[in-house]
Amino acid sequence: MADQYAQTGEDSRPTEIPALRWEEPPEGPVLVLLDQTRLPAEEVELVCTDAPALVEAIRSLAVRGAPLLGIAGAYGVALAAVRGFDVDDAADALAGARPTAVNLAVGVRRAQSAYRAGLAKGGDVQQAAEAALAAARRLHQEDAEASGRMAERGLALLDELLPGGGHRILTHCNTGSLVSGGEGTAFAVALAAHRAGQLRRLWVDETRPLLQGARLTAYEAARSGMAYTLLTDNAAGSLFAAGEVDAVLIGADRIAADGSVANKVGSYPLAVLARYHHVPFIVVAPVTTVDPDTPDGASIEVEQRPGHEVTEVTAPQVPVAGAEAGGGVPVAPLGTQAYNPAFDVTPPELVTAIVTEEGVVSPVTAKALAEVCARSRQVTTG
Ligand SMILES: CSC[C@H]1O[C@H](OP(=O)(O)O)[C@H](O)[C@@H]1O
Repeated sequence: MADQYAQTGEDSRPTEIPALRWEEPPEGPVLVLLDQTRLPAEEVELVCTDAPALVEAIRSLAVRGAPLLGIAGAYGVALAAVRGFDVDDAADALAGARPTAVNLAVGVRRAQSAYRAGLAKGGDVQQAAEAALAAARRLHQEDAEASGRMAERGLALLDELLPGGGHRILTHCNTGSLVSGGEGTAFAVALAAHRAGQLRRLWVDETRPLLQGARLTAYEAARSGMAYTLLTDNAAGSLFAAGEVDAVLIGADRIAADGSVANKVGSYPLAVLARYHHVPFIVVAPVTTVDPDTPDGASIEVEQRPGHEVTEVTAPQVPVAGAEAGGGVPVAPLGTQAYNPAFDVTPPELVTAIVTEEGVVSPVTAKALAEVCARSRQVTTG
């Protein structure tokens, strides 16, 4: 069945999409973001000159995805420092912009620590600001390198679990260049399989309600030339039942010390389907996403988002009279309340493997996870 939905990428533009960049125009340093809420219809850039603007961009998902949030948060601290704003206030606001992706706080605190260390060493605020910026650039580069190593390790794992190639991979949400300093996490593995001639098809969950799969993963897949097919989230079960899924590849926003995985809502049902159908369920995430201070899945704060994201479909530039706060087109009766968790948590026993840049954890145990993370650099201080 996989081949009858043949949709191969037709876009020859570079696969890697710079989701953010630091610039230093004459009027002062800025952080330039590719506004992901406008994709795929428009490639619009947001120019952030201070932390409050970046906090709003994070909350609206103009910039998103755990590793990229860490990088953006670190640059946000540097932006506050070089522009003479209160660094601690900026760091606190940025770290609290979204609660689930641990990378955000890790990136923010890393730049904040560098700033404080710069002052402690007797530097002036400009030198301390430069130290914060250097920390952000280092995190950016480390994440790009981690992305490449995760892709290699993930491809090797697919070869081990599914000898013979021709993989039909299902993925959820978006985990490519738009969440990373490099080519991403789970999507980077699919891209590596494609480049190695081992990807038969990427099944792309649309990922309601914000449609990161339909809008962003399809956009990235098209640019890569890989064969991909979009599906509604509730169609995934029938694909498993038809024997059309060889493995699930997803990202993560926070991995607890016991190996519980918080990821975009809809990930947990895929883990249950994968277990029932004896399909590998593989999480791909850098060690900066593992949080040793969160003991288990129940301890992970799951972000609850506004109900209008569920009750409306967003139709930019089409203001609708009577629409709720979101300004989208209502698909439910006005006043309908909605349950809208941004993430869910998959227990470690349903995870076949966690692929990090430092190694593959399988089976997933707290001990094995701690050993892999111990091999990584000190990611909080850099
Ligand atoms: C590998 S990080 C990507 C991760 O982040 C997404 O969440 P959001 O779009 O809300 O930032 C989703 O959980 C992805 O798996």
